[in-house]
Amino acid sequence: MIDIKNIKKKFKEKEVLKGINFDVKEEEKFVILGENGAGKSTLFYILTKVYNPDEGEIKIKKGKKLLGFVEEPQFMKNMNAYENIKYITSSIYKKINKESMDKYLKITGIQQHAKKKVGKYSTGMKKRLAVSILLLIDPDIYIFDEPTEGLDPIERKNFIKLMEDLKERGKSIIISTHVLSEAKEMADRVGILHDGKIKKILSKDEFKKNDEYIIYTETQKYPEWLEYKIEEGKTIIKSNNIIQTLKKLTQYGVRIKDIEKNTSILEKTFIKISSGDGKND
Ligand SMILES: Nc1ncnc2c1ncn2[C@@H]1O[C@H](COP(=O)(O)OP(=O)(O)OP(=O)(O)O)[C@@H](O)[C@H]1O
Repeated sequence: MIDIKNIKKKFKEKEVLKGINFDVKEEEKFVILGENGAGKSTLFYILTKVYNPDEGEIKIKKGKKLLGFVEEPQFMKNMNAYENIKYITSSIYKKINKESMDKYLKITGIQQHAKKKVGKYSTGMKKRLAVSILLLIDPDIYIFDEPTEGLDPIERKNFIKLMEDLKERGKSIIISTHVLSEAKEMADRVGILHDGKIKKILSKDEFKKNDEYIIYTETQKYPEWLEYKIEEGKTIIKSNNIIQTLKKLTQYGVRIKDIEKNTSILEKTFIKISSGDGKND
């Protein structure tokens, strides 16, 4: 659906993006994970055509549309949500009825505040209004810059569900975050952005299947079916369903004293890359 090739961007002498490469398919959620200042917003400003890149190109499948807001759109503080939607979409829609606006305001849970002036909205509410507008316009490629920032846990959960729904409708979704657990929860693939490059791309298969746990047991005698290794005296097991595995181990006679989640592959890779220890592409 979208192919990003060798994007470079400098601000004066500062090279912020040094050659970004990745593609996003239909029905795919691609998360850009990077620490603060890694260049996520710069990349998104380029994707949404606010900035031009110095080099590189963005190829979008013919006839497909990309849309997203980096930070929030410029809402009018003295207007309510309906008036803002009409104002922001005026170049696309000549007329827009209240029912269609309500439909999307409802999905993001902001409808009950729709008559309030947007100047009185919290960050989370403004984010949800921005998402309502995106849903209303319904592009093929959605861009979400740090979308869960300022959302409470329920709003966050709803947002993650919404991403899944968009994916099921065949959309391509590009999301940025600096929160590792969210990348893991939302992504089909994660691209780790560091030092102006996507240093590594990991797929869900790679980072979800490899859930590892450290188990503390009375003896280190285990059944043959258990996938395990012993590192520094600790037994590390792999499991996709830890409750089931623990139950089976107990039935086998292993006495488990404690259990702890091992650092995930995604976490290990992110820490390694962010600490400057990652390989260059
Ligand atoms: N318009 C600009 N002029 C000069 N430097 C800029 C400009 N925009 C961004 N930068 C610099 O580029 C670097 C990357 O910034 P960017 O906002 O893209 O990072 P980010 O990954 O989105 O960070 P955060 O998660 O903190 O928003 C920073 O060092 C920033 O100071």
